[in-house]
Amino acid sequence: MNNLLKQVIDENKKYTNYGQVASYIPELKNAKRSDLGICIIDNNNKIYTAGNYNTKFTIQSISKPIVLAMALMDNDWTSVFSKVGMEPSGDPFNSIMKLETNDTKKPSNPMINAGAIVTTSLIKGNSLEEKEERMLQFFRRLANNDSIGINYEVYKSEKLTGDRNRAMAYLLKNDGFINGDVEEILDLYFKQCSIEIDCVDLARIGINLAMYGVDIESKERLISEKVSRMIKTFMVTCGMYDASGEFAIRVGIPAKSGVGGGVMASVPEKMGIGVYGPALDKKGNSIAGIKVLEDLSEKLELNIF
Ligand SMILES: NC(=O)CC[C@H](N)C(=O)O
Repeated sequence: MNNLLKQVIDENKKYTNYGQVASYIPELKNAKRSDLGICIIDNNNKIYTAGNYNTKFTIQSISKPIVLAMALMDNDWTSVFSKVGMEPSGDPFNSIMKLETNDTKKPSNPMINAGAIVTTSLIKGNSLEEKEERMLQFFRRLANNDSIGINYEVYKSEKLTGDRNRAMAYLLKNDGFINGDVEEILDLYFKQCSIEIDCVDLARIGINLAMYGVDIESKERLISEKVSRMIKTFMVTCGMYDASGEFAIRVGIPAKSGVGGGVMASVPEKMGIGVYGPALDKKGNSIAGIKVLEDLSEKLELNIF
């Protein structure tokens, strides 16, 4: 398997020349566009790696399904879905448009920024610090890595430049979808996006979702079966934003991307996959990362459909 992964990385390295490293969050520009790495953790807890699998990067939107899981564990589902929908938007991840044009004005789903800001606002805790700590702990347990923390340079960079998210959040408050201090909610959102991980962490989260929320090593239940199914379904329908349909057809695996260049994929009952390649297409998805997943899906027959 390690040889196969090396081969897939080598064959797809050429695609790191295409697209752009994200720059709208200035700090993300520092990523090395030629990096390409992968980690797979299978259902026997065997770990396979190739390329730049231990390069650290920020999780960005891959945090969204995980924070959704927390929001669903912290609140009753009816109240969560009264504030955020279950439908793909077909719009870019940072689109604000449907917050005006949707009948209900409700964000379409929790995988786009507007919906994710809602789920972040639903995390329980008596103070911002407590919410941040709970969130970090949840990520650490899911990835089985206590050293996971926040990249404060990226966090500051995003907080300083995140006015589109700020605009969205104020609109969401105006329309009753979030309550409380908007700047505090955004602070937590920017922090969750700035959590630093590598491909191994993503693969571990992916296998734990693939095993319906039971940790592959400790056998401890971290997420309920129902929530883990729901998370993977959102990943299929909305995980790659307005490229989710094409990804489902070409790759056929529940997956979530982030503008840091990561993609987390979860093949039910089989494996978790973490991929990193920071050069992105126009929709904000890793070009080489998607190619790697497409190849692997074919070679290992991972398509779930
Ligand atoms: N697609 C993404 O990864 C977007 C996350 C990023 N932190 C943002 O809010 O814009």
